[in-house]
Amino acid sequence: MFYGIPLTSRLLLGTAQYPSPAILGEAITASGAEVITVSLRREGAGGGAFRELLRDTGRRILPNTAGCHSVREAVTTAHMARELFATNWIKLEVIGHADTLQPDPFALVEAARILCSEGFAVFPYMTEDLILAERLVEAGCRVLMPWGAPIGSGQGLRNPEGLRSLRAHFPGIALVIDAGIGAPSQAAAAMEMGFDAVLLNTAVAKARDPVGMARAFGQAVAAGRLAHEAGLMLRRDMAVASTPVFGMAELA
Ligand SMILES: CC(=O)[C@@H](O)[C@H](O)COP(=O)(O)O
Repeated sequence: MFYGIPLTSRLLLGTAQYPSPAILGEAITASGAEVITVSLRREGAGGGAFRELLRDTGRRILPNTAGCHSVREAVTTAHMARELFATNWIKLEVIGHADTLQPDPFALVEAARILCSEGFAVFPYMTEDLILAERLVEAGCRVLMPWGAPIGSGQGLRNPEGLRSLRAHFPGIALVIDAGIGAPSQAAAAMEMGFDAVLLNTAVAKARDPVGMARAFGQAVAAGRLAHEAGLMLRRDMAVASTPVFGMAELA
């Protein structure tokens, strides 16, 4: 549930870098994703035809401010997104570092404050820092999107302990792992840890078979969630025999 909207699928899919619009459409269908994200800059390049294609998928669109490096740029882009896609949802990215595409936490909080006060439902792309998370919640965010690893890196969950801690500290906030996921097993691991959803793009768009990979991610996210709900066993340092020994036949 994001900002009061219930969803069945816990996979959110990016729409950039696919080999063709047709493959993008098929991948969205195969993934089962109900929310797709689009960059306004990408949209600007693709124009109205791309926007039509996204609308035709019937999915809920989460516009994003990818490529923005300042509060002003991000806020202006969010305003454009609200008009173009007729939604108050915005995935807020304010990039602070060119090499790692790490978000700028200070600008992120400032932009989030402005957009929340204007009635946007803000999905901030952030690092897993606890204090940053607190500030974003104070600003009005009810969904947080901590990174798994730098965008496009495919490194998976680089700081699992930090992410676990974030999950434990914000039980009432929807937490979505966003970026850096390279394999379905990594998405499943995030879901097993209790995250509410996963957002990814590159691992599907750049797969040899994006449609097959989209299906694999959809199933992995669902399996990870099922496992979380079913309750994973505790890890132990020592072996514990899983076969009972009572009533065994005497062989001597
Ligand atoms: C599509 C989008 O919003 C990206 O900014 C997002 O963070 C995905 O990252 P990956 O491409 O690493 O999955």
